[in-house]
Amino acid sequence: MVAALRNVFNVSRSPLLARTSIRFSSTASRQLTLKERLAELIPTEIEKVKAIRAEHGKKAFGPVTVDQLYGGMRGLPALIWDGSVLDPDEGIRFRGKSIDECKSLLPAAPGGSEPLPEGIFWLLLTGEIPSAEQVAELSRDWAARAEIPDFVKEIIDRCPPTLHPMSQFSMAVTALNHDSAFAKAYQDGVSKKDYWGYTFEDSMDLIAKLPNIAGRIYRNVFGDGKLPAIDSNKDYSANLATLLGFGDNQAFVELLRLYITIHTDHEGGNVSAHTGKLVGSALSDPFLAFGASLNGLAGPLHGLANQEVLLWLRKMQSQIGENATDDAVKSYVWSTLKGGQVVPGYGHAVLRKTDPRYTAQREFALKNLPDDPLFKLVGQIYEIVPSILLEAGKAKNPWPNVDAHSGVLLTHYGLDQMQFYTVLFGVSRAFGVAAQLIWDRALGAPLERPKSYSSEAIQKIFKDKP
Ligand SMILES: CC(=O)SCCNC(=O)CCNC(=O)[C@H](O)C(C)(C)COP(=O)(O)OP(=O)(O)OC[C@H]1O[C@@H](n2cnc3c(N)ncnc32)[C@H](O)[C@@H]1OP(=O)(O)O
Ligand SMILES: O=C([O-])CC(=O)C(=O)O
Repeated sequence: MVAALRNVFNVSRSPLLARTSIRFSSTASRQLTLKERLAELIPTEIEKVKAIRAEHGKKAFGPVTVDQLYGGMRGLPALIWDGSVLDPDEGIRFRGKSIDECKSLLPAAPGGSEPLPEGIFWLLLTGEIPSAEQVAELSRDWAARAEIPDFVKEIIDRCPPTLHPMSQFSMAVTALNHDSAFAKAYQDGVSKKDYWGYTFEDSMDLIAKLPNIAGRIYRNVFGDGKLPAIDSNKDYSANLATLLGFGDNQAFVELLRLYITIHTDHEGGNVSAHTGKLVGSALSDPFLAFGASLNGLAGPLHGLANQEVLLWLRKMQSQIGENATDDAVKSYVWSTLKGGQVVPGYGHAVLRKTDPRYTAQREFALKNLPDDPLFKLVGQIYEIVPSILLEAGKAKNPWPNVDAHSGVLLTHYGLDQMQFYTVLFGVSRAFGVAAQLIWDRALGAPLERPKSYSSEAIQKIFKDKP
């Protein structure tokens, strides 16, 4: 204990820690800040990785097939990602904890029941469940860092409202690189062993500034451009809800807490997470790395699918009416497939069962909006689509993913501008990408540079082999 406190004291005097809002209490019971706890964990983790590599480093992980090179690298073990691991049948576990466990273990807001996203960020980074006090400290720290530079406001304000919110989002996040602590420290010749501290500071700034960026885009594109101020006494989701104009609706605020928590991380191979890690491996700072993540998240087979689900549902309603029969829904689904399109919100590159993030959102809907007509349609589709996808015979997973449900919940509370939905997904995904960027810099992860082959090279390699 004494050693730990001495360690904390030494660490906290480092200039690296100067920008965190550490509050020193006169009592000995003061709890560690996130950065202090990380500083304690990093040396142990470095030793753990050394030991794993010494013991298992030369062991094969299984064969690589040519199909995997052509097939989007499905199932290829290729990345280290500590925040979460995805099981095809069970779904995501954040640092070993299922969504249900996170819901019951992570601190909720006073009077609320959904987990605070501040808590999952702590969990993703440390593998530990934070106390309510540590989570409250993170809320205060993020609120204190939330302001965005004037030139970033101008960039957003100059975007035509016809520019997709995700393009605006990625531009604004990229521009935050102007004030990157990591980029500056690198130019100043900082030592490799200190990279993680600057990456931590940038990551905290990144997450903290996202509500102001998202809120500004939303108000510019869909409202009157006026934005309320961040309240330093409110948690992250309550502030984001206020910036979007829904702060007085407690049910919406609770939804946002759940929404951000469950969208944070989905192991490392998904497009947004892997992109962030890849770009970060060039020592691009967290703003550049996460800007790149957002461009991947903006694709319709990935994060944009939540927008696509709502568009598809609305189009269905306009064609077959609001209380359509099962038969009418079935023929609409078939017409989508026969038109060479995908059914948005269904299927997954890894999952082979219903996404537990879908289930968590369904449980929220059953509790808060059981009679919502669009929620009922989502339930009706759940009964219809999987058997059609199975009959069509292509999709390896006929079950719904997270995007099949999220838009319906947001629509219920009046956030019905579906082009904005992926921005909220992006706010959340920053947590998972940032957590891994910090660890990658702490553990000295190298530049990513896998080997590629041309089709001609593959033909030559296997020419005389059976
Ligand atoms: C947060 C997220 O990113 S969750 C995913 C969000 N995306 C969507 O919901 C879009 C709809 N779903 C899909 O397009 C796919 O299921 C993906 C992109 C998620 C996964 O892709 P894959 O791993 O390639 O899936 P899979 O191996 O099952 O694909 C095999 C075939 O089934 C098709 N298929 C898969 N899912 C669907 C679907 N929902 N509707 C129609 N066809 C589908 C694929 O397009 C592919 O067709 P092809 O052989 O003509 O190229
Ligand atoms: O895991 C994936 O490939 C896609 C996904 O669900 C996510 O990134 O949340």
